Amino acid sequence: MKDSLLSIENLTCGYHQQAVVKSLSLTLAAGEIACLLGPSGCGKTTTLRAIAGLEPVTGGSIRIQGKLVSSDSLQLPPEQRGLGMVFQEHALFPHLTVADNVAFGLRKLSADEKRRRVSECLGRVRLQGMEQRYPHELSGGQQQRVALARALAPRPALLLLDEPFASLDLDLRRQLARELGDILREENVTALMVTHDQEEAFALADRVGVMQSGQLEQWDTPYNIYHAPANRFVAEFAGYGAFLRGEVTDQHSVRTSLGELTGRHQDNLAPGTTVDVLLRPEDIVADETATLALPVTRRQFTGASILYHLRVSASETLLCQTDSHTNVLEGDTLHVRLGTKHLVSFAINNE
Ligand SMILES: Nc1ncnc2c1ncn2[C@@H]1O[C@H](COP(=O)(O)OP(=O)(O)OP(=O)(O)O)[C@@H](O)[C@H]1O
Repeated sequence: MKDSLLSIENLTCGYHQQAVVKSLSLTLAAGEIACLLGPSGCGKTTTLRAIAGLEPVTGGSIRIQGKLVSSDSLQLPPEQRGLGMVFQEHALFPHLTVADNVAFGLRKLSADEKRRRVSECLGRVRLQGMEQRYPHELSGGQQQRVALARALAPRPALLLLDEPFASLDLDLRRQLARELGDILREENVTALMVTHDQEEAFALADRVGVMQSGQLEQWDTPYNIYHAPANRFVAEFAGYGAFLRGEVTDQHSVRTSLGELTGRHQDNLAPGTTVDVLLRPEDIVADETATLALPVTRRQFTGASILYHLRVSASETLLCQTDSHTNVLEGDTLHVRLGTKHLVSFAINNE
């Protein structure tokens, strides 16, 4: 694609003749922010390392700004790819000051330009005044900000981030992830980030990739990953949800033990097909006037909201999220109605 800043086609790579990333394809447009999500060991870091030029490729190709940088016969060195990188461990130079760390990739600039860019980047990450400190005089969060400023300083075409905030506590991580989005957009940088945190990915990214066993299961907007998952794995991986068994009655409905669910089917499913319908917590609406009352088997209070686990049958449990004023206890019943807007159903293989 002409506008793609990053274009990966059928990428295959791995270790010791074993493919860890299998025929992965994706494109990222200039200025977009993307996150790769997936269970531990699915190949996220390996994908990033291949893009960075740190791992050889056994099949497929990687192009950055239209230029071929990796194939089975080519591996352009990392420093010739126009990349910035921020990894989990801070990897700052301990013997250099904050300013010198940030200036590290700016050798081609004059002293004046260098000072200006260092000051601009430290301003972006809100570390003005820290120029003369050494890394050991900074908190973990501040060190990661310096690492980000250093990666941004040479204005890379593409920034790769591998769980940059994983070593920080949750509050700080979420705060930095929020700021990161603003910083990347202000700098107009294209970025691909690996994270374990689905909420972080949804809040930050224009595009999310969900990987499983070396394969990219879906590459899509956060909205579609959540509301139109390509398969059951993505549905289960991306957010809370539960499945209710049913039978397709027509193009717009499924019959379940709790009544008819209506909405548009994602796929063409023939009437009579046995399906599992995905129900997100917001599809189940607490409503005192509803006739359907389900026993609460578990109640997770988070402060702002409550997530109720509701028993439908011995094998089926639904989830319902309410504001935290709905104070129904475990063992009691919660009155709910089904509020599906669209149907996400997966056919069951009846063997
Ligand atoms: N240097 C290596 N040598 C051999 N195998 C490796 C090497 N690095 C990673 N692997 C294996 O490749 C697979 C993918 O690893 P990778 O680090 O890409 O996964 P990941 O999705 O980033 O995992 P995590 O979320 O735990 O960081 C794993 O099975 C891992 O054990």
